[in-house]
Amino acid sequence: MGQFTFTETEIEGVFIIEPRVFGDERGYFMETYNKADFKKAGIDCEFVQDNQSKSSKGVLRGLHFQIQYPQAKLVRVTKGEVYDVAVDLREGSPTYGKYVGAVLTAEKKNQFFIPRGFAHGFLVLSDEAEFVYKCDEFYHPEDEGGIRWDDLYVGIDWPEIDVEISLSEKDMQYIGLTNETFELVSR
Ligand SMILES: Cc1cn([C@H]2C[C@H](O)[C@@H](COP(=O)(O)OP(=O)(O)O[C@H]3O[C@H](C)C(=O)[C@H](O)[C@H]3O)O2)c(=O)[nH]c1=O
Repeated sequence: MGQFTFTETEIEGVFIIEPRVFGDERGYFMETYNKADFKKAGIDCEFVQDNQSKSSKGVLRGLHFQIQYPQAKLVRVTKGEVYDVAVDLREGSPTYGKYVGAVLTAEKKNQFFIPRGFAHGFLVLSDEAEFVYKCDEFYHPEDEGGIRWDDLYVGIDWPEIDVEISLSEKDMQYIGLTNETFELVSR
């Protein structure tokens, strides 16, 4: 019996993943990644870097991508709840510019797999959220690009929250998804 349930979203290659949780009187155990199970599901990555970030309610990190060194990401929440978004920027993709969003919670222990060629970001819905993720390419700060969280072309339907959305200086300056972005990404 596999340790995970994989559900491919409406965008090819993007998966929601639910782990098998073994609960007992001590608490619970679950595998959070298993190369063999993921490979069987069509997710065959060599992850090279793990990241973790903590953010308070209303923080929106994104929408980021790397250009020459695109990263596939396996993301989950270990505390709280976020709305996670992947925007398809793959050259020639029939869903170019389309997005898929998922609510990830520590409670549900669900994960989101985002292939290379996507912009990625999330909005924190709980008072605090700890976000952990695996990347299959290293961080290259000089190679970073981004699109505005509220880009009209992508038109992400972010959940309503009762606090102001807060962005980093860097994220505030991103432009919308334009031909320029496309050229940038598809180089
Ligand atoms: C991403 C990254 C950052 N850093 C350093 C660079 C900065 O001094 C500091 C904060 O970086 P940044 O503001 O880019 O962090 P986030 O806004 O969480 O960026 C991430 O946000 C979205 C959700 C992503 O999917 C990407 O992994 C990444 O772009 O950490 C590193 O040293 N290594 C790294 O891999």
